[in-house]
Amino acid sequence: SAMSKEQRVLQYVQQNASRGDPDSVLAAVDKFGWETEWAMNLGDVKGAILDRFVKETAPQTMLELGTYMGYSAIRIARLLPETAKFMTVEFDQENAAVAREMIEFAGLQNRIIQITSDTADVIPQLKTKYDVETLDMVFIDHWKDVYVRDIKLLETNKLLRKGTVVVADNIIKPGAPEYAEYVRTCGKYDSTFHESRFEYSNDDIDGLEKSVFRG
Ligand SMILES: Nc1ncnc2c1ncn2CCCCCNC(=O)c1cc(-c2ccc(F)cc2)cc(O)c1O
Ligand SMILES: [Mg+2]
Repeated sequence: SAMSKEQRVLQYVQQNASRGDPDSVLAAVDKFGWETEWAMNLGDVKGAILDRFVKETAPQTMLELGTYMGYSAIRIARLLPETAKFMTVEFDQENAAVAREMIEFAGLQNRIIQITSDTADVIPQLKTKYDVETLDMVFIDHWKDVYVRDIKLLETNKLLRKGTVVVADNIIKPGAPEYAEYVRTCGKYDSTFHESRFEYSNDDIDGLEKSVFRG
């Protein structure tokens, strides 16, 4: 059967990037996104902002909600030390399979724990099944209408501690208004909005929300 868009991106990476070189994988995905087919990766422009947050935070324990094809997982993992524990969660089986191959091509399979499941099922298991005490950093990039559900799950499961950094994509496009409202007004976070550009677009505005848990 015909290849999915995500499989076409993976094939382009396998034919144009260097195995074991994460930066060449990111560059190939971005070139494909700019020049051939748009895809909902974080992309290079917002990616540079996330890079800065990851470098500043230097997390030993990191969680990503929404792997998609693995672009931001590779982006994050390439900046983490071997000792870091980084889990990424995706419930779409086809995309998770593409992500697994993309992550292996980048040579980062030993630095990323890839979980194919619904975040609602995984978050309550992180302490018991994944031996997590608390999270140093979280990147939220799955369905926009479940961002609030999941940050509340992180709170009630005692996975956040004073200073945990929570970054969320797509605050403007497609938008996560309930999430932005929650983190900015609930009193539990110091939250800042970082305006940027929508992935693979010169015109559309988007941005990341960075919310530091007050503990
Ligand atoms: N509860 C769960 N647990 C695990 N995985 C889960 C889940 N729930 C879902 N998923 C699987 C993630 C699905 C990808 C989520 N991302 C998005 O939906 C997304 C969409 C756009 C977009 C914007 C304008 C448009 F016109 C069209 C698309 C841009 C982005 O940057 C995006 O991140
Ligand atoms: Mg996104």
